Amino acid sequence: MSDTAAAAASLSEYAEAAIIEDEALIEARMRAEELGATAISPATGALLSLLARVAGSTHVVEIGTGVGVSGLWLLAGMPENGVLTTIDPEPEHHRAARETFADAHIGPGRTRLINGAPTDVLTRLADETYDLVFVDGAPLSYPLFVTEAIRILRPGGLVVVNNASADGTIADREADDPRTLAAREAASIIAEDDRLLPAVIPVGTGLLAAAKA
Ligand SMILES: C[S@@+](CC[C@H](N)C(=O)[O-])C[C@H]1O[C@@H](n2cnc3c(N)ncnc32)[C@H](O)[C@@H]1O
Repeated sequence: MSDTAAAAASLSEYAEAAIIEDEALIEARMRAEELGATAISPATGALLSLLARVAGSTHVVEIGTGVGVSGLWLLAGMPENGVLTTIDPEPEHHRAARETFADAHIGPGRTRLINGAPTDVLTRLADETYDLVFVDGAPLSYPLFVTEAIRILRPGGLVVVNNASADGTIADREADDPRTLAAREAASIIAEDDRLLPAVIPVGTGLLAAAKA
């Protein structure tokens, strides 16, 4: 490993270790492991909370609930009257997410869990309404998710894409598997939209965030 790569690895280790999660998050991570719903890393969660707070996010959409780890982090950055709409096709994941939100004493009015295919559900959400859209669902659908996220974001809102690196393969010029191609296409959709101000943030497996003008 080069000195630069070693420094980046140790910085990333530090960023993750610096975040202390509470009981509800620790329990949720155990549920995520049992169900195989890979959750965002602690440092990714802390950054999501920060972005939700900075964007004044009252109305948030999440694509890919999992068992609710990212949902808890998003809610932590939202005001008390904020509502998280979170979509997942797996009923078992939503059952687990309900437990996660109950454990964390999140009132039922603060979450709207929509069990269904995000590709169908998203098209029913109104244009220019949401403050923040977090994309963490099926990687092959990222281009469609990002297109819909941009449509439903209000001006000034944020789209945040998790695992934007496709588990690190995006930087490999030789990689042309469907997941990498989908991640590249999603990144291009964001890069080519003049209304968006994007940045890649090297936390977890990479976040791609963009603010809409
Ligand atoms: C990586 S996990 C989400 C983890 C969650 N965001 C967290 O950090 O706690 C991906 C989720 O996407 C869901 N999923 C599967 N197929 C999907 C699809 N076609 N569209 C959207 N989500 C899908 C899975 O059921 C799973 O719960």
